Amino acid sequence: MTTRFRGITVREGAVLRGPNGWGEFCPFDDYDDAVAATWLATAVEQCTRGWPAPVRDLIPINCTVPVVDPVRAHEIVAKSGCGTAKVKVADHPASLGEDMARLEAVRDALGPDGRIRIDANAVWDVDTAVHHIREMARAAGGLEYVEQPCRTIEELAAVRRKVDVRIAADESIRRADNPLKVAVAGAADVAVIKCTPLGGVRRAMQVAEATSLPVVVSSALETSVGLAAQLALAGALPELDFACGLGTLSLLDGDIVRDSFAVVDGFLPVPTQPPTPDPELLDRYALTGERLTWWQRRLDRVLGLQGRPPAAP
Ligand SMILES: O=C(O)CCC(=O)C1=CC=C[C@@H](O)[C@@H]1C(=O)O
Ligand SMILES: [Mg+2]
Repeated sequence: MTTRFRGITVREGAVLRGPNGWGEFCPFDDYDDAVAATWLATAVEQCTRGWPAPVRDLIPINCTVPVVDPVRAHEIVAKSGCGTAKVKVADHPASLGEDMARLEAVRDALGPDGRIRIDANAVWDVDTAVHHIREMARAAGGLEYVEQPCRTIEELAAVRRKVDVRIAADESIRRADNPLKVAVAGAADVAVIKCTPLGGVRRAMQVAEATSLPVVVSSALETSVGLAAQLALAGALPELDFACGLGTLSLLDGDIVRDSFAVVDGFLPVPTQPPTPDPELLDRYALTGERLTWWQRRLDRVLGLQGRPPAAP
């Protein structure tokens, strides 16, 4: 990683080759094997079947601003070319002042017409959320939405009744058994959908439809190989009203394909085929020793859960 994000500084994963090309299996270390099984399904869909046909060629992208100082935040937004910025906030309990300074810098870089959304990753209680959202909306000069301010659907619904900023559900969807519950509870205005943890493009499209909410497709910090599936999802959804959180290759200090997806004027293209990793880059980033064994064992356990034989070494 170029910057610590989601508490990690190194991103690991495996790529699998099938009759339709390559797929990426990259569950975070803290996810158990049962959760990792849906991540594998995404990779298997990509490398065996491919994706549904797209209805658009270009996807509007938000730039992603990690927990960085205001000067760096300004730089990230200014050089991104994006009209929408997603800003990470609430990194620690006393972060309000830092978050507001970051948001002021982002507004300055974006100009008055840009859209700013924030992501609190489920850390606030209802009262803190209401207070912090109001303060941050002031510092940002308006917020497009707040992603997952609290953990539970009930808390999201309570916050939503008290603030006049839209609420987006992320963790509530990607970790929920029943994504429909989010809409039913009146807990959110926007659904953040990530096909990588949800089991593939087709399954993510079903989840998107079930929520009956406008959708933002967002990344799980994949390389270009895994990001291709997310772009295919954004390309295939019948409606796409918001910029998507797929500009995250800039958070990685390398890629495993030569022609990385590059954000141009705030847009990424929709691929029709999975990209092919470059052998030299695969070599450069290859895991060895303990980490290689860890991934081989994890892949074999998850394959076992699905009744499949172990992967070839
Ligand atoms: O949406 C974006 O702009 C970037 C993606 C992003 O924020 C995330 C990617 C991967 C893990 C998550 O913690 C995080 C998120 O919460 O949305
Ligand atoms: Mg999120």
